Amino acid sequence: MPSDPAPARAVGEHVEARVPEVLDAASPRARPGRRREGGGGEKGGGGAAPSGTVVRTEGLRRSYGDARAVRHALDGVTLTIEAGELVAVLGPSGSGKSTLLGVVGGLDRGYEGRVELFDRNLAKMRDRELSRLRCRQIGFVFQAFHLLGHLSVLDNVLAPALFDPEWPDLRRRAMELLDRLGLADRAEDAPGQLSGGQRQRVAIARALLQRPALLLCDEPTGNLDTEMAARTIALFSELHAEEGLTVLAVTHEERLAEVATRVIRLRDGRVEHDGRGKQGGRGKQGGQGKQGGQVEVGS
Ligand SMILES: Nc1ncnc2c1ncn2[C@@H]1O[C@H](COP(=O)(O)OP(=O)(O)OP(=O)(O)O)[C@@H](O)[C@H]1O
Repeated sequence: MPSDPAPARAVGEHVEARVPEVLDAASPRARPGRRREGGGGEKGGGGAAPSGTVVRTEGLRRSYGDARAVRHALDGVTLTIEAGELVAVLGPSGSGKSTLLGVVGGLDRGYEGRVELFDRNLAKMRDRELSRLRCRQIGFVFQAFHLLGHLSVLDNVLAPALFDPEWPDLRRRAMELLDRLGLADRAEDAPGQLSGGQRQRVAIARALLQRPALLLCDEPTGNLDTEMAARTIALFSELHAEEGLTVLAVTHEERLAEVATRVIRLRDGRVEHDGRGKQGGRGKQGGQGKQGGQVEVGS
């Protein structure tokens, strides 16, 4: 285990000047025990199982280009994701997977159709409200890690919690997450000293720090070797079981799809398949593709 990590104030001095960047990059700023907005249930391990609808899309379309050459990255996607589902989103390159994450995470508002997050219509939310919802409820793991090079690994994980009064608990959780991701002995290192896969795991720990209601991941195991991919997938699966974490993960990783409760496959911006994963489903499934059964993975 590393030596005692820097106190909050020391991290604050480093991070303060870059707060918007830090918060944009990473941060579900919900506190353990805080009731989720919109029916997501209680946060925190050992609490009541989460319930309610986390994401609902109806006729979701996202288009690029102009009238002469329009391309629909998403073309009429209708689905409902209930709290506690672990959803793997598969599909060939260009099928709309990352676009779906961007819209569902409230990062891309240039869509048509209806999108609800925690039972709230995204189109009706002001930027400030949306940004608050994002910070409190959603953890993002992007393909780019957005780590701050001048902070240690541990401080990167803690950065989104800078103003959170639960700091001591979160520091313990940060170390626990790093440990579970095989990085406890690197907590004091700078991100520049880590491999791509290690940095990816730091970004994952950061996204999970404040127990988001919804974790959105774009290829979360894309840079990991076989053992670390397995360990990361196991962590998602464990947090899903322990904390009722809802996960929507774009992946090409067969094993991630194997621990999923549900697998959605996109093709050409449409839902080609929406069915139970091998671990079974918890909520109702609202895709317009084939339903039920186990799916073949790999595209
Ligand atoms: N900003 C953009 N401008 C124009 N076209 C875009 C933009 N973003 C995405 N697209 C197009 O939308 C389609 C879906 O892209 P998206 O990145 O969602 O696919 P993907 O399934 O995530 O692909 P990959 O597996 O390769 O990451 C692609 O045809 C892509 O070229």
